[in-house]
Amino acid sequence: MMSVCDRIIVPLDVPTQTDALTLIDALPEVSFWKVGLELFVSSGPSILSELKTRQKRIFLDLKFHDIPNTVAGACRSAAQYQVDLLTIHATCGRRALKDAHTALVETAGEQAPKLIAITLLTSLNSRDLAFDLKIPVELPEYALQMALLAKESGLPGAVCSPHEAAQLRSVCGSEFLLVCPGVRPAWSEAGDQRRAMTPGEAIKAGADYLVIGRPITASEDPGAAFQRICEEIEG
Ligand SMILES: O=c1ccn([C@@H]2O[C@H](COP(=O)(O)O)[C@@H](O)[C@H]2O)c(=O)[nH]1
Repeated sequence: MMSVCDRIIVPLDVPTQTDALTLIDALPEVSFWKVGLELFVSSGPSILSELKTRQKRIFLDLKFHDIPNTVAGACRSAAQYQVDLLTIHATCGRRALKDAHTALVETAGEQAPKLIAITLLTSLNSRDLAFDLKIPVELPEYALQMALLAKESGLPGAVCSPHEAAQLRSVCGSEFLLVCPGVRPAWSEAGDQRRAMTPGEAIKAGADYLVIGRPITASEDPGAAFQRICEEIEG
């Protein structure tokens, strides 16, 4: 059975593969790692083989955002890595989401990674949405509409902030996967996250998985920070 700790995904937001391996080996209790743009751009896919060798689950967070033909091609290429989760921006639009999902499933079949859609980056707040992005919709409604677009396009889940998790869970249903970054224990810094909640609150709101980076990886003792978060969720 999956433990609380298995629901925490830790991002490898480091510049080199050597840094990534140091972190992975310092945190043997972490079962699910996220590889994002910084590490993938610097080191390429070999980190994915290292994680596979260690029998870790992998979230490949490359946040595809392009026209339908291009995101479908990117998904066909990503299928070879046999990761567990892969991301695309919902704002690619319906045709791109459908074509990307179809390409992934046709290439990898049963083993296909779950393609999940970014609804609205957790570093953005209502003000950013209205004044900078010029989107005249309340933020919770916008995030919900992006999640519904993903669902209608055949995607099995979405990335959202914990603030929207309860609403998305109730509207999109219990099978729809919700992955929440923007998670901060009360004792940690928010940094650039703008719609954060604590790990316990995010799980109560309906998140399946929490992405928690700097509170763990920038801590003086990452193992102790990870353990403290697990205990706080259990408590
Ligand atoms: O909306 C999003 C989508 C992805 N992320 C990613 O999650 C982690 C969060 O790291 P922290 O150190 O816990 O802030 C990071 O890799 C982001 O690229 C996100 O934060 N928000």
